[in-house]
Amino acid sequence: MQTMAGSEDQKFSLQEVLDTFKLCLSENKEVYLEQYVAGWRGLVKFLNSLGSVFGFISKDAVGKIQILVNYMNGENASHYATVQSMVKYEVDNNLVDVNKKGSHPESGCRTLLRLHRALRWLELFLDRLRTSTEDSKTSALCAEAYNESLAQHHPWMIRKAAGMAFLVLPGRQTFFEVMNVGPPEQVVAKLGEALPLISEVYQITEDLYAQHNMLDLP
Ligand SMILES: CCCCCCCCCCCCC/C=C/[C@@H](O)[C@H](COP(=O)(O)O)NC(=O)CCCCCCCCCCCCCCC
Repeated sequence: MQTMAGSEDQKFSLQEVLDTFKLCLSENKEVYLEQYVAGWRGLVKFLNSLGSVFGFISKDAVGKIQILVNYMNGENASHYATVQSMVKYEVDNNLVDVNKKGSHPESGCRTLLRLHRALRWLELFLDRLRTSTEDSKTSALCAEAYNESLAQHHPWMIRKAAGMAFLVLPGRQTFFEVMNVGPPEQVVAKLGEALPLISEVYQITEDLYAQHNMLDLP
């Protein structure tokens, strides 16, 4: 029973992640941190189901999720309801290291920025998956998406390690199966549904960070 529940807990469904990103946006287009973090949790589940080669990636993501969760549950929780309120609170109170790491190396703002950049990778990767053909190589799609986004923020060592991990990604068919959505046409449709939502969340966050000159936080 225990193990059944455990494996159930690990089960990924693209639908679930799609739903959390849908719930991310408030009526006035603020990004709820709780749903944002939940979306990442779902993605990490998926990554974990692909095998231990991706452990170093999911570990980094989990660490960053945890930093945000700690703020969300901490004494200033009320300021960590949305990305907008977090940015305002941390900026107004000088809680962000702007040029180089100093007394706030793990601010919510810089931590979320890392996930935000990864969200761009996800957007590019999912779009490539959506438009891919049966003989497309997931590793190539993933590497292209990575090179266009996250890689530009990563040092050589990380790029190297990421590139090696991509090589062992399962093929397109297996990949689609793990998504738990149904036959390939349905996966493609689901991706088409999910992408605009992910893009919107990405763009709103991007604009907010740009307004505050925070796209390069150390
Ligand atoms: C589909 C599987 C491939 C997943 C590949 C994701 C992109 C590769 C990321 C490589 C990150 C390597 C780990 C280390 C990262 C850090 O150095 C670096 C900088 O952090 P720092 O400033 O605190 O030092 N961290 C980051 O850039 C954050 C990375 C967060 C990556 C989260 C990736 C989650 C992937 C979820 C895959 C889900 C696919 C879903 C398809 C339906």
